[in-house]
Amino acid sequence: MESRNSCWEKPDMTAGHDVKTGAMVVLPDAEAVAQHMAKWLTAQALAKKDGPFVLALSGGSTPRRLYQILASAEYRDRFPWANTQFFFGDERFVPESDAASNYNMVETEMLAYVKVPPANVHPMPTSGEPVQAAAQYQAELEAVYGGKTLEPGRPLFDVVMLGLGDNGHTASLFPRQPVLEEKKLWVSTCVPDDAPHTRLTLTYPAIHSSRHVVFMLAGAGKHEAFARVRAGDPAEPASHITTEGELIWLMDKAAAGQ
Ligand SMILES: O=C(O)[C@H](O)[C@@H](O)[C@H](O)[C@H](O)COP(=O)(O)O
Repeated sequence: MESRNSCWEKPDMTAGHDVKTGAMVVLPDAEAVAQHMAKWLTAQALAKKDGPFVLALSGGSTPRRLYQILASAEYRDRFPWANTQFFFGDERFVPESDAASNYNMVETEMLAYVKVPPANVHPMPTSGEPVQAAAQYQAELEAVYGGKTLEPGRPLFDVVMLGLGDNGHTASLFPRQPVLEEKKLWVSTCVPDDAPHTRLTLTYPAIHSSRHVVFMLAGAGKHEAFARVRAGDPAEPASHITTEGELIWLMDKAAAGQ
């Protein structure tokens, strides 16, 4: 499978804006994927000079190693923690102390070890009514964005990190759920019929408002879902992810089927 590396080394927003045309960066294994992402993300964050670097973190198991690397001695003092606003792409509606909480994972693997101002960390709220929690999170995003309407050419996020589930879900955009039709809200609820927990998730329009969307995949178990999404199978929620910037598939050889 072809891999185009030039736009990865020098992101210039000229790669594809969707899952079919986005750049593919294929590395030997999961460790190389995590190391590459740490390096690239740090470079992107350091390059952001005209405002905060706004990042949407992904959950699941794949990015765990990335978070460990960013908290390691190599990056701890180099990453611009104070100029980065950390949002989450999705969350399970469970207490922050729950092992299923994405915030819990990011906190215990990374945030607990670095000098990040608490005000820069935006866990999705997970108490009360999910619909209200989603609205509250949207208001937090609006405050950082400086507006309530997403403007083309002025992206909400610098980087949105995404993973991919076996059933083609990404963030918490699960198959068959009404959130897939959401055109207006930036944050919504999702109650999957094939996975546990009510979720909060960024919607397609919020993810679209980004400079970069990066899917990180590792392991042969990802290959089938990846192949369906890369082919644009409309039944896969991830197939409908777009960005006004650059979409990148960062994956190991096994996930790429090589
Ligand atoms: O919180 C989550 O679980 C993410 O929202 C989900 O979209 C995840 O990225 C994929 O399910 C892949 O998960 P793995 O990395 O664990 O395979």
